[in-house]
This record gives sequence, structure tokens and C-alpha cells, in this order.
Amino acid sequence: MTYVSFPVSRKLDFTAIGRLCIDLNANEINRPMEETMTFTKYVGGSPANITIGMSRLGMKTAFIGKIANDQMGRFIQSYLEQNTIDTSNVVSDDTGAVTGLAFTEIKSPTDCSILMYRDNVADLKLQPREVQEQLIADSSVLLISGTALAQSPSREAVLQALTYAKRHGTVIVFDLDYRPYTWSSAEETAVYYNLAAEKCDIILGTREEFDMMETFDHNPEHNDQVTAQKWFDFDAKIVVIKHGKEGSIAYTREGLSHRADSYPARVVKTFGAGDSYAAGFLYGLMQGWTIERSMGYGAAAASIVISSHSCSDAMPTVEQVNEYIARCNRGEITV
Ligand SMILES: Nc1ncnc2c1ncn2[C@@H]1O[C@H](COP(=O)(O)OP(=O)(O)OP(=O)(O)O)[C@@H](O)[C@H]1O
Ligand SMILES: O=C(O)C[C@@H](O)[C@H](O)C(=O)CO
Repeated sequence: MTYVSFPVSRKLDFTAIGRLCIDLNANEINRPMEETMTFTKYVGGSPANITIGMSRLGMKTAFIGKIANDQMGRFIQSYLEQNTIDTSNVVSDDTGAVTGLAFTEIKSPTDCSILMYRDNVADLKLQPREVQEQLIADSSVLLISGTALAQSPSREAVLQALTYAKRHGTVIVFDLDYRPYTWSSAEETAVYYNLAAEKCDIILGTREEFDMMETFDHNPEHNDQVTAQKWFDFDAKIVVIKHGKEGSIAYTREGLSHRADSYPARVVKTFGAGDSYAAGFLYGLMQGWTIERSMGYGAAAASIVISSHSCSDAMPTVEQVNEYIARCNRGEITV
């Protein structure tokens, strides 16, 4: 059964809009940030990570975003290009804005946090007029992520991108990617998230993220089915609710639900799970696979990334995901 019809014969399979940042991941792991002395630099930002993941899986990808006009911005641009991501709509800031930094603290495999430096960041300065309609018309999928809605003008740029996607029949995916520090109030957050979600075909988020969106709703038991149904009354065809190590559930407009377990992982850190899951899941759907198989593929990709030091750089290829699944099936990876 086909739940989402992806436009065929477009130049690009997948385009994302939103933040391009730097992750500085602690080298000395299993200790607090106060005792961490060195970090390794990677490209970061959830939509960037997902796009790198899609590209590693062999999809033709592009990115719409804004980078600082400095060494960090140029590092990001060149990394995207090395990963065969079209950067023709990655624009350079001319106002002196800086690159967002995410310092990761890895206290233990289950206790990780991110310390963000996001004052005056270039990614939130993307203007609506800088979004190229043709690029979105040329893509089968447009992925938006919630953080880009946090401030103007990036907020309007994303809403404009949604208008273009609707106009050209580009499938819209919303990765909720809720980062409280970029928002000024829970009410503001819920209003803009809901406004964007109404237009989306596929919505991916954690239970906590959907709870935030239900600030003005009545779902006292935090029921996943109730959450999903709300979006089927708009444009959604698939709503995926992620529950960390407990796995994920996908609901479809036809009233079906599918559950996927997580794969075993030798966890180094848990962040990056959602981004790699999104890449694997969307890749599967775009191959015409069943929802279950696509979710399993996302879960295996997530296990690979959380068993690694980085998010972006660890995004696996098709061969690596297949090999991981085969090794798990042979019982070679069990934790
Ligand atoms: N500890 C874990 N062990 C194995 N797989 C995991 C673990 N945590 C997450 N995953 C896998 O990753 C998927 C997405 O994880 P999660 O629900 O934590 O999303 P997320 O909160 O968006 O992730 P992130 O930490 O990147 O923000 C899960 O459905 C599961 O398959
Ligand atoms: O999303 C961010 O800004 C930071 C990410 O790059 C980080 O790697 C992460 O949290 C992944 O979800």
C-alpha cells in the first residue's frame, strides 16, 4: 500500500531548509563539561544532519539556509559540497552574524546534553526572498524543522517555502526538532508549530514534542492516536511518534498503526538518533518500502549514529545499514 505519493522524475529527491551549525563533541567522554578539555568539530544542525544522511544513502539532495561569512561558514559549505549536497541556495550572511555552536557533554551513554551558543546566528537570518521557488519545485521532498520557525525572518522563510512546496506538489516532511532555548514562550512555540504542521504530509516527533504542540488541545492522557488524528484532519498522511529506546509508532491516515522496535546499539551518546532515524525512514518510504521496513531502516541507522562520536559524519551508507542489520540478525550486536 502506498501512503504517500512522491513526485517522480524531479532533479532532486530531497531538500531541507533550516539550520547549518557546528557541533563540538567532547573527546573526553563519560565526564561533565567542566572537565572536558578538547572537542572535535563537525557540521551540525538537525536538518543539515538529515540531509547529509539522505545524501549518504544515495539520494540527490539540496539545502536551503544561511551561513556566516567566516571560516566556520566556509567549513560548512565545503563539507556539504563534499557530501554532494547542492548548495546553490545556501546564502552567506552580510550582517556580521555568527555560526551557531553546539557543545556536547557526554557524561554517560544515557546522560548527554547540549550547550548551545546561538546569539545572533546566521541560520535564523534567512529571508523569505532568498528561498528559491525553483529548487523546491525541482525536489520530491521538502523537509522543514521546527527550530527555523523560532525567529523572524527565518520563520517567514520557512512559511514561504511551505507555500512553494504546496504550489508544486512537493511532499512536505516536518521534523519537529523542538529546542526550547530558541523560543520565547510555550504559547508562541505551539502556535507556530501548529500553523506549519497543518500543511505537512509527514510529521516526525517525540512524545514530548507533540505534548508541546498540544498546549491548547485536550489530550490529558498524551494519547498517540489522538495526537495523530488531529493531523489527519489537515494534510498529514503519516505521523510518527518516537519513544527513544522503546522504539516508534507510525500512524497513517487510513487508520493503521505500525510499531518498530529499536535496534541494539553500543551507545556512545544518544543525540543524533532522531536525525539518522529520519534519514533512514524517509529513504525507505521513497524506495516504496512498507512503513515497517522503513521504520526498521531508520532505527538501524539511528543505532549506527548513536554508537559513533558524531551525528553528521557518522551518517551511514546503504551498505553500512544493510551490514548493521545483518550483524544484528546474526546476533553479533546485542546491546
Ligand atoms: N538508546 C537507544 N538505543 C537504541 N536505539 C535508540 C536509542 N535511542 C534512540 N534510538 C533509536 O532512535 C530513534 C529515534 O530516537 P528518539 O526517539 O530518541 O528521537 P529524538 O529524541 O528525536 O532523538 P535525538 O536525541 O536525536 O533528539 C528511536 O525510535 C530508536 O529507534
Ligand atoms: O541540532 C543541533 O543544532 C545540534 C545537532 O547537530 C546535534 O548534533 C544534535 O542534537 C542532533 O540531533
